[in-house]
Amino acid sequence: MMTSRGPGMGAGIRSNTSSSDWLWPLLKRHSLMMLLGLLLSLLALLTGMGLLSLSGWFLSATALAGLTVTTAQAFNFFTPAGGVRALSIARTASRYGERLVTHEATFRALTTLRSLAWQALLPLGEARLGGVRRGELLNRLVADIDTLDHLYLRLAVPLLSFLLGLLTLLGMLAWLDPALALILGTGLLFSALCLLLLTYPLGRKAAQGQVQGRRNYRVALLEFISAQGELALFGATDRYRAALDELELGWQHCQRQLAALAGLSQGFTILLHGALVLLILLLVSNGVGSNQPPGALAALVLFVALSTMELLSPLSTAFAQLAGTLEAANRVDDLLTAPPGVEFVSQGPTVTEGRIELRDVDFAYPDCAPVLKGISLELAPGSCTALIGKTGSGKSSLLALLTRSWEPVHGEILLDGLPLAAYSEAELRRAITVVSQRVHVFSASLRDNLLLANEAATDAELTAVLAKVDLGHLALDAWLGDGGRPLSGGETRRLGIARALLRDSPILLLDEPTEGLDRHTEAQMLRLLLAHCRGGDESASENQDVIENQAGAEGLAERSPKALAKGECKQGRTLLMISHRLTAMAQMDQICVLEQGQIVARGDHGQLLSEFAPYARQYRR
Ligand SMILES: Nc1ncnc2c1ncn2[C@@H]1O[C@H](COP(=O)(O)OP(=O)(O)OP(=O)(O)O)[C@@H](O)[C@H]1O
Repeated sequence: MMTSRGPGMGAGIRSNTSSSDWLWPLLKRHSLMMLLGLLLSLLALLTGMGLLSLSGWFLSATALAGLTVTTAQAFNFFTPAGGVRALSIARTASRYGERLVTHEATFRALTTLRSLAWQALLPLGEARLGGVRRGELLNRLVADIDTLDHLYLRLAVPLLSFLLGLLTLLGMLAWLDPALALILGTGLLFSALCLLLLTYPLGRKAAQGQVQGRRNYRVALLEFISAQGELALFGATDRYRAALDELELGWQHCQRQLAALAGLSQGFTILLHGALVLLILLLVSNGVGSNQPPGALAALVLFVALSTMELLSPLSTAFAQLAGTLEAANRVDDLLTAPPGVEFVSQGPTVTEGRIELRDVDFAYPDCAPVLKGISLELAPGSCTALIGKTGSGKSSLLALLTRSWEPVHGEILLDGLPLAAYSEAELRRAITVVSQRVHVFSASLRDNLLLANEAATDAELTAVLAKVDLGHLALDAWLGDGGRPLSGGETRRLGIARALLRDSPILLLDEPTEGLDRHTEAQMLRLLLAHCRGGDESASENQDVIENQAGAEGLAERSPKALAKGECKQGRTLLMISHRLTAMAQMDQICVLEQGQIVARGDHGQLLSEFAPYARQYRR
């Protein structure tokens, strides 16, 4: 069965599969363009070397031909001159084409890689990414992926061009003088090996340091920018800025080391190559193949040897960057091959009733003590349940299990009689609406912020919902979030509630939906949400009175059944509400009290008032 990936157990991004999972498909997808780029690069190298060699030979041959009138008249100037012109045009064109195609191939590969990274990242969700800092993610998505342009552009192309160029060149030279070809080939391979042995170990620390330094700096910078207010209030800006400067200096130090190494390896390349050219000069003076004295052929071979610098030169940069590129590849690899903690089936049944059942559920975060122990709970379709308990007792964790953000360690959770795992992610998200503690306001218009919940909603529906949550004073076109109108804490909560009211799902999970609201607004919002679940008239004022009265007065248990018979819920949506406060408890079909991960009391409002003293005490406080 096909599966999609979701958030799961284990904090942070960790990989346990191989990079071939993404690297080969990526190469395959852009293989034609990459191959064309490689061929053009090879052509540019060969035509460049051909141009230098032919020009050298042409000048020498012309000089030699000019020694006597007969040879001067017999010498064919036109063909080599035409060859030089053709090669120079071909060189310019192929170099231009090579730059165009290799960069295009790189950008396309990076685009694919970035979308693969998003595909891998999005389903990981809060749970798996909980241990990863935001700047770190940004770094992986942007900087590390960008560093991978070295992989093809500055590593694969120069290396393959070197090998193929060398083979072609030696094949041609061997036709003139096999011994010379062998010596030149061995010399070039030896030089390349020396470069690798010099630059890779020397540059490894600096290259890795550069990649990590950039990561650390970006992470710290992002934190520094987003914590500006806090830093200013506590007078810690200078201290944090100094730490940031220190990180930057460390990063720059690695960059300087790499630049110095690049200079050193270039110098070393010139030295090795110069020695090789000298050796060839000595050898060709004794003749080239059967041509003794070699005449203009000596110049040809010498210029061939000189032109091989074009093959060697890009290798020094490639090897110096090798360690950094591999480091970035490893980090991208970790992201792309992070093992799925929760598997979602791609197709499954539809949630119709909204019946939820937890059977003996235990849960613990990775490497942490148990958070939930032996939870058994049944939420009948259309029923309203409140989960109350002290902070840290595990209420939000229980909601996270219902949305499959995490999996229970033991026990099972059934939805409409089937395990949660039977449902596709899309169906689960459709069936469950969550109003979480933190409501994210997007940098977008109020309309877009609402359409997130229901993209088919009309402006009239949006305006009506806004009026219900007391945000009617805001225009739908008002720009919210960064660079826009900031919402107060209470307004943000009400925006979250408005989103929930726009959704038509059989289950509603509320995590402290009214935290931070005043009593009157809290009562009003709960009335809306309860009426939404019940499918009744959300503006019924009698119910509002009841809930408002409950917020602080005694005697609610007697009044509430009159206003809102619990059985009414049964026709509507299943509601599970987490709360610290005991507002609207009389409207709940059941109330569960959670303490240190265990349900220590359950019943309706009346039962708990009379049978569970801590509840009664808290209620009357
Ligand atoms: N991602 C996590 N990794 C490790 N421990 C966690 C994680 N999330 C929560 N916890 C821990 O699990 C315990 C229960 O947390 P939870 O958020 O479920 O409690 P809560 O009852 O909802 O608290 P509150 O009312 O303050 O929101 C706490 O001790 C908390 O520190």
